[in-house]
Amino acid sequence: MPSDPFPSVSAAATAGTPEVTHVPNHQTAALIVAAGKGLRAGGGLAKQWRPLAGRRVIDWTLDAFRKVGIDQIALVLSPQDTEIWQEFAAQDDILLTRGGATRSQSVANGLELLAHHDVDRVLIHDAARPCVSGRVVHDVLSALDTSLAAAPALAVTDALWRGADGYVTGTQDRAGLHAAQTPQGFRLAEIRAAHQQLAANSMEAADDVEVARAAGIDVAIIPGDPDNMKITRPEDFDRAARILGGDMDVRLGNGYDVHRFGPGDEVVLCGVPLAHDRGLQGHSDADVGLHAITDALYGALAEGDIGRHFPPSDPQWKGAASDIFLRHAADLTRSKGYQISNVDCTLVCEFPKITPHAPAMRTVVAEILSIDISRVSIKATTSERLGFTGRGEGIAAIATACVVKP
Ligand SMILES: Nc1ccn([C@@H]2O[C@H](COP(=O)(O)OP(=O)(O)OP(=O)(O)O)[C@@H](O)[C@H]2O)c(=O)n1
Ligand SMILES: C[C@](O)(CO)[C@H](O)COP(=O)(O)O
Repeated sequence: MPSDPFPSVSAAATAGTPEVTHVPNHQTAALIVAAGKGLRAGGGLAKQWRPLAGRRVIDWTLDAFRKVGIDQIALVLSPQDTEIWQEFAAQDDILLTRGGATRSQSVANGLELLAHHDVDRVLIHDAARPCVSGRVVHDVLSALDTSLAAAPALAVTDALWRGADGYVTGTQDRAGLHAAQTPQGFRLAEIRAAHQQLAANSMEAADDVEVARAAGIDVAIIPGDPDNMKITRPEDFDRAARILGGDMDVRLGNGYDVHRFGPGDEVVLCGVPLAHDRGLQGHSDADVGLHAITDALYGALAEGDIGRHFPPSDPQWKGAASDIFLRHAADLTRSKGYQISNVDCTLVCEFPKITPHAPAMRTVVAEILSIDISRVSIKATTSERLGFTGRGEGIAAIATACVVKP
């Protein structure tokens, strides 16, 4: 952590594989405000850091902009979020700055940051809108070619009432009313000046369109998307998860492996060496647990099994540490666009006793897979002295893996 806990961080822009490629003539930044407390959403942790459909809200939001090939992302964080700051400071395509007490102040800080970079257009977006589509981002960007400012909105279709104390006290004509969404797109110099004017007048605004209009900037309305909801209340998480989960590809795989006992004084199980009166025989280190988990991942990807990727006939794998195999399966999983959601492995043996070593095994497997330890389960059972495991002739392992492509 630098001495100033919240300096602005700059790095080269990179982008993931675009789904909808925008080829801009202008340098465009996405300014994502994530410095709010999310009080209405409850739950302790601010909503942008909470899990949603297998990832955090913020991860969905950032990816939505990366996928359309935005040149630069500026992220505005609360001064309290020091660990989060460190995480994002390590990401090459993200600039960071601290937020203010209100959304407008957070946006203003982000605009000041961008003013020191080669950016002339900005899309200002709520971190709390993780379901924004490539279509909406693209349409706002395109509208900026012909308008000074543009923002998505939905025409109000429900009847509108005024109410007090639980009773309707009046009605409101809905003609011409719109529900505002983000991203709201502007020329950087103009929206920056507009925010400076707002601050100079000690004013507040609900959104940046209001700021722009106060400065005399005309804003074009772009068709919004009902799915581009802002997570505001606790129940909004379920709706957002349903929206994001719609295209989610969830896959399960299983793996099973057996190695027989032979001479030796140690076995390696799930990456942890355990003293034992015999060893396990195999071409590699015979880590039956890692082999089962590896096969479960290959199975989830329909990529055959460990023998296909690491043939036993190949002398280079003789005595190999089995983390090589599992790392390969994990890399293959990610290269195909999947995230490892969780793995569960059961070792079947009478001896050695596994339970005391299960925490160490979980730690090793979590490290190899680069996932949180809470997503790794290692457990054991005997086979009641029945069969080859019961007679102490060998150890079996069975594993399940779940991978998810958002
Ligand atoms: N001081 C603030 C307040 C809000 N925001 C961001 O502005 C977006 C929209 O604001 P809102 O939904 O009102 O978020 P919160 O202020 O966090 O919510 P609440 O009012 O329930 O506390 C969110 O992404 C939020 O993180 C911000 O960056 N800085
Ligand atoms: C900017 C905004 O998302 C537009 O709808 C909204 O105004 C911000 O949220 P808040 O609930 O008004 O703070």
